[in-house]
Amino acid sequence: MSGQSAPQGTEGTDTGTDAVPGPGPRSVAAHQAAVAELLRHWFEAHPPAAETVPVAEAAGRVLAADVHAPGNLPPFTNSQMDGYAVRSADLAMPAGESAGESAAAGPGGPAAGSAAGIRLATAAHIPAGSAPPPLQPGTAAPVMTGAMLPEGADAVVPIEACDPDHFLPAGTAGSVQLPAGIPPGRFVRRAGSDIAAGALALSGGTVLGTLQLGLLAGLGLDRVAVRPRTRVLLLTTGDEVREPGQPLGPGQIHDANTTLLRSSLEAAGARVLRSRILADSPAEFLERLRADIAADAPDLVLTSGGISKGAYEVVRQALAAAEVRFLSVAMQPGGPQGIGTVDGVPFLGFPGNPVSSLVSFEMFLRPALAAVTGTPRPRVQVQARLTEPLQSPPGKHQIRRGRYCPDGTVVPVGGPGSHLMHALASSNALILVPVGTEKLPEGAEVTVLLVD
Ligand SMILES: Nc1nc2c(c(=O)[nH]1)N[C@H]1C(S)=C(S)[C@@H](COP(=O)(O)OP(=O)(O)OC[C@H]3O[C@@H](n4cnc5c(N)ncnc54)[C@H](O)[C@@H]3O)O[C@H]1N2
Ligand code: MOO
Repeated sequence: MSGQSAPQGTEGTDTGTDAVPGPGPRSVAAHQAAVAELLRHWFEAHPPAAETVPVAEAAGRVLAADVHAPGNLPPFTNSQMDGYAVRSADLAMPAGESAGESAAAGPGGPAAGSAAGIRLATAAHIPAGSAPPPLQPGTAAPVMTGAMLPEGADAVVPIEACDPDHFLPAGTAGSVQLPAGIPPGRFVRRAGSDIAAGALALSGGTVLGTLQLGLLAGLGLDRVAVRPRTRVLLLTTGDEVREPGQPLGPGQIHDANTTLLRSSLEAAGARVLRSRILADSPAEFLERLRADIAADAPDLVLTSGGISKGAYEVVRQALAAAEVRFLSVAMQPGGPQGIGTVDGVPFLGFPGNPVSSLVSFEMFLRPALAAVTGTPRPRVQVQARLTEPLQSPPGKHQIRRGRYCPDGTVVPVGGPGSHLMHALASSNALILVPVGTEKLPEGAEVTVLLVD
């Protein structure tokens, strides 16, 4: 092979040569470290460059750098209510007057009133989107929610608190009775009070979800610099595997792994450049793989199937001479694993059983992507109480599927079989039963990985 060999760890590797007994399966932790190291090694040699994408297409992407507010938010001081923009000094409680007394003021005349209210002349309407003239002392301007406050106004009185409690038609001269004692700032949204121009809006490394994208758009940004996605060539193998939508012949099955792994990769911030189903011909597999690597320049080749002990293990046979090691990890499902490089590009071979593939992704690839590529989507781990007893095979880190409930319990779903896709689809958690634990009673506390 032309490429560099990547670190693969040393503990418990099975070389794949069945005649030479290996030192036993590799631990889950050792394989996790080896997968992370494989990717770290690659990205150190191939540092990814940030890319700029439209904010409208940036959902799920990771910010490449801090974003500072290019301007104030709100951009101008505006009203929080439909009501009257006022100078609060005009509505100060009149000295020496008591509640219940009232006084009238003609339009444009001096403000007058009592604790019950003060009458001010009305100015022109201020609709949202307009630039109002300064507010004259002793007047109140009908202002709409979101409209700019006129210079001189420092408070808003909601229309419900006024008499009359509705706006006069635009252009009508008149007056309005307003409550006295309105403090400055009431129902006013100051320019920059959400975020001031130049302040840190979002930190580099933030995953852009709905809430963050809303802020970027509100700040007027239409493009944003994001970290690149890990580029993956995704292959599945087997003469029996057919595209969904195609009829099945005898002994054939539909390809579930491509969808499971593509969706997992994309949810973890990676991008599938190309996916293929390849037949059980090692020569054809190798030729296709090398052509795809040359054409696509992926960061990672991920395969499923063809790595165990059968007579038609296409991936294992095709890559026998490559810098790839096929080994056994003390995990069930997901025991058989392939790891190494092909033409210098990181390679991972997952087992063909769909649950094994998915569990391999969650246990090995997702944490490595999170740790190495700056796409922080690690799963949340919580403790939960089993609703029924569980058994686990000796010497294996068993991973069962389960339904985690808000009361802190987890219900095992289906059995341990790695072909059980229906049970997988009804679960939202992986139950981790570490090596050394072979029996767990009902109520036992277990660690679960929330996967939904
Ligand atoms: N003698 C032994 N046999 C097996 C061992 C073993 O240690 N000794 N390990 C078993 C375990 S555990 C697993 S897991 C599988 C892994 O086998 P492979 O990775 O070689 O996968 P395949 O044999 O190609 O397929 C296994 C299974 O998965 C189905 N499959 C494959 N691709 C897809 C796909 N894209 N979508 C849906 N299903 C797929 C395939 O038809 C097989 O049923 O080996 C055990 N055997
Ligand atoms: O290890 Mo296999 O993945 O049990 O089904």
